[in-house]
Amino acid sequence: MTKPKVLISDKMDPNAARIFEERGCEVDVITGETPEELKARIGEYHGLAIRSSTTVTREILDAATNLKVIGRAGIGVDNVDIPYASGKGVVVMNTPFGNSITTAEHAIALMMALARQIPAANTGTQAGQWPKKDFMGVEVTGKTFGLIGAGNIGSIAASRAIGLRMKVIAYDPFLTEDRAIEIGVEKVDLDTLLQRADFVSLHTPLTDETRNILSRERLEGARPGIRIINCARGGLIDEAALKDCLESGHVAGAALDVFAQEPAKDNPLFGAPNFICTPHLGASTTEAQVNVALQVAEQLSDYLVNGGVTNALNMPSLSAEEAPKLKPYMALAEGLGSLVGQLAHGNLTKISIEREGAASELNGKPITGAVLAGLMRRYSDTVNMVNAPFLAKERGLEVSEIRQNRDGAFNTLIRVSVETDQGTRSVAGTLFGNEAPRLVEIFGIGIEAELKGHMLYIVNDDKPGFIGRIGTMLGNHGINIGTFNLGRRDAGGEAVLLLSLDEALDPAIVAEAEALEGVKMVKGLAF
Ligand SMILES: NC(=O)C1=CN([C@@H]2O[C@H](COP(=O)(O)OP(=O)(O)OC[C@H]3O[C@@H](n4cnc5c(N)ncnc54)[C@H](O)[C@@H]3O)[C@@H](O)[C@H]2O)C=CC1
Ligand SMILES: O=C(O)CCC(=O)C(=O)O
Repeated sequence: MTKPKVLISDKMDPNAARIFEERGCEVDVITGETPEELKARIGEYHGLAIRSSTTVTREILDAATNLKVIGRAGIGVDNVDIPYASGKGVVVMNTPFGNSITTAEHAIALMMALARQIPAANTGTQAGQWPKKDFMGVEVTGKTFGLIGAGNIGSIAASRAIGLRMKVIAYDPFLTEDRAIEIGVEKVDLDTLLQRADFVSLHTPLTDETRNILSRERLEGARPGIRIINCARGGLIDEAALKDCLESGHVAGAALDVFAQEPAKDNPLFGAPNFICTPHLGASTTEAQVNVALQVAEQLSDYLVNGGVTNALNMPSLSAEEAPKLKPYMALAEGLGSLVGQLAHGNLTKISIEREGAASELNGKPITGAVLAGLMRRYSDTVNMVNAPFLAKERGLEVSEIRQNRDGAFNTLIRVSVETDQGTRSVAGTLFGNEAPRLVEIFGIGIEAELKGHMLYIVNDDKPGFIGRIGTMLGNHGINIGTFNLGRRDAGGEAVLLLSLDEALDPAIVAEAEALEGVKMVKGLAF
């Protein structure tokens, strides 16, 4: 088997390349390329590991014809077009915890630097000015630290601020009262926070909701003398308004690690009074960079080599331990989804995925993803587990999962039922010996078949002589039958035949089969 190829396109701790190689991937480290250079190169890679310098645009994704996964060695993924990547079936992962302590520490460092004007004092001192009288700081003890965003980094920053004997208040619409108590913060609304805080520290992702969250109006309406720290993302603050507020003294100081445009070369804030900044150094410690490099390499190689999914932003998780166990189930699920997708007529409105016996104990999300991937292939050849749920949602398909741990005829079973405007259709399958996927029921008729390669599905009257007729007809065309699977509702009633063939059937042969006596329906299938 050829090894998956990974490109590391941003500066990253060398441990990343080592882990990729140890885990069976080929890796190239090529950093600092222009978007055009990356676009020309990306087609040969299955994995892409980035930090914040690489922007993964639609153009890059269109050129990435073999790409399966993008891994961000860090947290913020605003440099990746995730909806477009999802549509292309590319998994996007990040490393949500590896640099959170480091980034929270940077926010606290910037707060202290602001409180005591350390950067300016340092510059003046080293210039021989001994500027002692120019710098009068403020204590942080007893002051109020206002968090905007109390997730991983925000809550670590809160714990450090509490350690400095500060009162911590937080605005985060998703923060529960219980969690607020647990992390020792008081939950408030944004206006209250801006009225009460002495220091405000931002820790939200950049989204449509958070963009410009510190707008001109909010900055001008904030408590006079407030100090602002942003170690999250540029774009959260109106930079021009912040400059005006620093110049008027309404905002007493601001410390920014991140800018709307990076690298920031001639930002309007440069040179503003009481303004300090760092060049997106929030995550830049040895410890954090080793953490995120190791994690991203482990996650990407797990996915490319074993199918394990960790910290994906557009796909359910599947641990490397679970992946081998789930693999035959996912093959079964995809086969059942594909079968029902090829056979159901009309507009799909609902799908239900039922797991019985041992299957009911498993992580259901990947199984559902696999069923949908099989099913959605009726609409597009480029569907996989990543984009299938999005495609299903786009088409308004209602998806439900049912777990039954009752004892049935099989110790493990997956049943897929779809509803269309023409009725409900259901197929079911099991694993033989815990590993071999088998169809065991089609539209209420018991049958046993492997769903593989080219197949021919026939519904016919259960009358003597039919099997001979179909065998002879295929033989006359030189078509070899691999397996012959039979099922019937009751003797003399409706019967089904599922044949595996060595090649796809010409539509003319399908039409000939349709004309055979006793045939009700014929359909060529492909898995
Ligand atoms: N400067 C740097 O080098 C680094 C920056 N970051 C940035 O920090 C951000 C936060 O990271 P984490 O704490 O790990 O993320 P997280 O996902 O754990 O926390 C984000 C918090 O923001 C909250 N939030 C979402 N929408 C909000 C809104 N409209 N108003 C207020 N709060 C809202 C969420 O509920 C969540 O609690 C990342 O998205 C990334 O952009 C992360 C690492 C390093
Ligand atoms: O990789 C970096 O240096 C930046 C980290 C960051 O911004 C993030 O993890 O969101």
